[in-house]
Amino acid sequence: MKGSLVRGATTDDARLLHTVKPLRRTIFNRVFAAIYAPAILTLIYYHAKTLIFSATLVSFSATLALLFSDLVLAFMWVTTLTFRICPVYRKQFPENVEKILKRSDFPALDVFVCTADPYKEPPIGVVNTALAVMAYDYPAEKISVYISDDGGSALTLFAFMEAAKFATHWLPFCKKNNILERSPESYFGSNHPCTSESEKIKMMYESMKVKVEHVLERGTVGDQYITSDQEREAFNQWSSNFTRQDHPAVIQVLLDASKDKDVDGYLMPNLIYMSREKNKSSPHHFKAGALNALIRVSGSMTNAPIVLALDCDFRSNDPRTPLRVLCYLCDPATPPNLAFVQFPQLFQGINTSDIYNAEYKRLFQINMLGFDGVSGPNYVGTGCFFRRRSFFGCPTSLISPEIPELAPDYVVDKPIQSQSVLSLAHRVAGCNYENQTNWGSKIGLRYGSLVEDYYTGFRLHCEGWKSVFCNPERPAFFGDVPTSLIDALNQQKRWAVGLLEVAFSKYSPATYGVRRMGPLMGLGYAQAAFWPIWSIPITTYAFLPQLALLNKVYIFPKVSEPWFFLYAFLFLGAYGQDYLDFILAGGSVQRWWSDQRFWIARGLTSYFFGSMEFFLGCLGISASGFTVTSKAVDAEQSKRYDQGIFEFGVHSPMFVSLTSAAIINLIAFSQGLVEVFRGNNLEGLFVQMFISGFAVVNSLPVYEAIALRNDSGKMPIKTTITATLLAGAVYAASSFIFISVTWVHAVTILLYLPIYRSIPSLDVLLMQ
Ligand SMILES: O=c1ccn([C@@H]2O[C@H](COP(=O)(O)OP(=O)(O)O[C@H]3O[C@H](CO)[C@@H](O)[C@H](O)[C@H]3O)[C@@H](O)[C@H]2O)c(=O)[nH]1
Ligand SMILES: [Mn+2]
Repeated sequence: MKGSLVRGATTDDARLLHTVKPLRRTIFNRVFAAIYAPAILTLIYYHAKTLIFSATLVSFSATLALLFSDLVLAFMWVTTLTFRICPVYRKQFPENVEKILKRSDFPALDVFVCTADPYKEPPIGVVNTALAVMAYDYPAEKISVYISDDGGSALTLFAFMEAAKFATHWLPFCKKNNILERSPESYFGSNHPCTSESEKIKMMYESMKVKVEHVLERGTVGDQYITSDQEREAFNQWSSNFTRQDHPAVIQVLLDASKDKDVDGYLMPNLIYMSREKNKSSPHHFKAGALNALIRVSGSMTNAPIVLALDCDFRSNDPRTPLRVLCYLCDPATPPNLAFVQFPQLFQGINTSDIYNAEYKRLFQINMLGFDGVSGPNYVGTGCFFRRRSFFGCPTSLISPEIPELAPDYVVDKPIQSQSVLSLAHRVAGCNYENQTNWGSKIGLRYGSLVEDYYTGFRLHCEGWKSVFCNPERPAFFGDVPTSLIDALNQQKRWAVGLLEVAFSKYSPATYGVRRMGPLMGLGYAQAAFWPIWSIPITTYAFLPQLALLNKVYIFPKVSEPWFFLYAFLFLGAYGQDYLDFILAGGSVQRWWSDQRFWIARGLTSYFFGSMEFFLGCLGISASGFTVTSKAVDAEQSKRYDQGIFEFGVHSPMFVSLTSAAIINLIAFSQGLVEVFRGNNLEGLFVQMFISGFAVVNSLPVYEAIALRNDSGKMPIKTTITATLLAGAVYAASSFIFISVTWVHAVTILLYLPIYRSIPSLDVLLMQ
């Protein structure tokens, strides 16, 4: 957006809507990249040379593994350039919006809230998310909130019926008192003024919550809770053969903006519950399918030009957020190819050191600024305001949907509860509606990846759309994080599978992406797509140097060699810059430490198992689905989480690989210490000692979970035993390889000594 750049830089116009400026660290980043790049090339040269002059098979294989790992790291480093070359930050001036646009002219806004399972995503939480957006500081009758319930649960519908009643009190209360936290849970959980009015509302909220939770506990909506024939009729749709995978579409208008009023007599927003039709023989495409159904159902009912996509746990923290979006979408200087305005994913309830790296600062904050300096941030699934038009083909040529009523410029001129509107809504929520249409391929959210957000944003950028990153000082939204290790790893495994689905498709960012968007955007997207291959260098560095150390084989340069300094520079440079990025983005040292630790842990678990799952999927052996992350909290577990204690508790193959790595590193490090005390080859084993020592420090929570804990989150004994056996097997296999190769080598030496001596060897392998 060149126009705004000029305006932002040169005027302090009272009608200014937004500015954009480059980040100061850009110059440093560029200079550092210019120094770091040759160092990487030198390392590759070093490996190549070592490889060619390898005197032994062990040396050859070890060098090959290191070369391959370092090539992967080098590729990933290149992709980070996108985020470092021209990062920008933006500011908006929402207070100026009304100077250029009357409130009555504000565009309508359709909000989508997705939920999929009342037990993993407690309905009261979903209700809080919806209430906060219904209470936006925006003309109420222009807002329509659509709840998509992929769990097909009467319990969720019940919660929203209650929410609709409560909202008629809550909305006027928020507006009169100018409240900032408009989700009741956050408001009553914060330090709020206690007036008789607020106490009254609090009681209402609590009583609603008790009802909703009680119904959830019972698993059914009891008769005593049904207050009208209309409600009874709605619940009657849950007939005896209604299951979550097989049921007709349910669409229920709970509040109608054309006639429902709050207790002060002002109009309410629309509130619509929708559960799309499902049956076992038609694919439903998980969240992407849900969002496409939402685009169509909302299209048939209100068809607002702006669409906000939210996950059920993503609560608004600032009622003026839509005004910030209007700063872009209603600025006459904004080019028509702006598709979406993305807010960062920020979270509440993360523990001090963020043990599971749930904050994802790099993905959700740092990288976004880098993308924003090129074509804009990627879509991250929630907290994103779209222009509805962007779902229908590239900016210059509209792809018309199969029926004119769904076209982005169609004006709905009938009441949302009219027979014709409701029957169209049911039709477009049908599970076979998309057959032989462009939905999922050219229109709406794109199918084919479990990370539908990443994939759709990528495809939109490829089509020539742009986006903007909006990161106001007061966070616009807060989400929930997984609070158990297995949930965090499973979430990352799902992402890994989804990312590989894109990386190895014909739309791979590295090829198609680079061609369509140029190298910067293409490579930036490629970084995420190829995340799972991080498990190659991480696994290699977690096992190879240690196994070699245990077998008294030294595979890195000695401290006295100049090559050692290259290694030191590369390691310290990468870690140092990473640290700097993190701290400059407001991170703490503790969280940075967790961030790097969890990156390693993911490499050994989620990325590794995700890759396996993906490749088995390609062979048709397994199929991956969208396992929803639990947002429900277990009191004891959440107490441990708050104290920063890792939650194992259940047996999982992912814990086995993690624990095996921890064990091997501990043993290798101890063995190294013994060597050091004996005074053997200090210089030669330094790098390997350093790597295993570093891993040992990172693995402290694992040792603690194995040996020092007694709570239900400790390492299950089955996992410890399996991991120990695995570590033993790996060690035995490595010794066998190292020794047999040494034998072969020894024999070779004897036979070919004269020839052998004439080959110059740079390596220290087996030469002690
Ligand atoms: O079949 C499904 C599965 C999930 N969801 C919804 O999708 C959202 C995200 O699910 P969650 O389990 O919270 O996944 P996360 O990994 O935490 O979500 C991140 O990653 C997802 C892609 O994997 C994106 O869709 C999300 O927006 C992004 O926050 C939730 O609101 C779910 O209700 C559905 O509507 N239908
Ligand atoms: Mn989530």
